[in-house]
Amino acid sequence: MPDLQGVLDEIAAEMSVRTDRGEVAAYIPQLARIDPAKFGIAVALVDGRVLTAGDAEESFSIQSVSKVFTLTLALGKVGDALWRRVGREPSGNPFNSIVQLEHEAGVPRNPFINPGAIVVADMLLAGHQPREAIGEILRFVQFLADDDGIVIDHQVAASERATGYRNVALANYMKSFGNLDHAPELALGVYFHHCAIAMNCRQLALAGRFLADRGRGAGGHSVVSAERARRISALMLTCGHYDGSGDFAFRVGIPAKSGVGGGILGTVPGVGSVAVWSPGLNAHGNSRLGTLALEKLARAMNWSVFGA
Ligand SMILES: NC(=O)CC[C@H](N)C(=O)O
Repeated sequence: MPDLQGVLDEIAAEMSVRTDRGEVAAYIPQLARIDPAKFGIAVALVDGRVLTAGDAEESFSIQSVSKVFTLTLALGKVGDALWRRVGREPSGNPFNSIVQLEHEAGVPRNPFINPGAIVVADMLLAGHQPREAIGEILRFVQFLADDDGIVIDHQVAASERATGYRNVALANYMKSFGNLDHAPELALGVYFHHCAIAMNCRQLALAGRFLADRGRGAGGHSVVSAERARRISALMLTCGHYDGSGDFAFRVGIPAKSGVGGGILGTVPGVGSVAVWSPGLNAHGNSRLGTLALEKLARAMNWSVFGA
């Protein structure tokens, strides 16, 4: 295989000088303060090696990338019954859109748009206090990455809670259809906190490694079955970038999940996982340079799941 470290170094060097960086998310005030000049990338190979370049050791808000981990945890708890309350189709709409919920009985199209992730958060509550569910999610992510140092940025969570009017609307709307078991504010408390998990690229790549390694996590333990890892990856490919998912598959060709903090977690089945971070976003709320970096990486390494 081509010299992966050399490819990562070259990509990081190019990305650090580009000026077309996109816009940092401003609707969550704490995220608006992040330096758009940052760029980090990390690859966790299934053979155990981790390679990084750029600001790969600097923590950022993983935001919607966390939806991969909450979906995985919820599937472990409720199994395929989850799909009675959340669909598996791309929405073709922005991540915070409400329009389809009215015609589709309050059942969100998929677990990666905000309403889908709020339903998943509601499942993780399972009659407990939000604090317990949040603690369980954090411990699960720490376990996946084999790293106890991962924390929640409570300032980001508070910032989103104070301004998350759309998410409040989505939760209340779904509650009116009977698709939340708990009070909307409880499900939202879980949701805002898991979105506020802070990780660096190295930790994020390690946490996602189970997707590339037939369900085996960074610590070598089996996290999920190989089939479940495949299915979660399929949803990442079709829904992981919202209404930009088709374009991402076209350009990059690997299953991946984005977040408005500028992070993207991708998986190359049988090879490894990759995490990239560049805070500036494109019009769909996906990292602009993060996407470009993954496009270049996948091309240089022949990593598209659609063939070399
Ligand atoms: N796309 C995202 O990362 C959105 C997550 C963010 N916490 C929100 O609910 O708006």
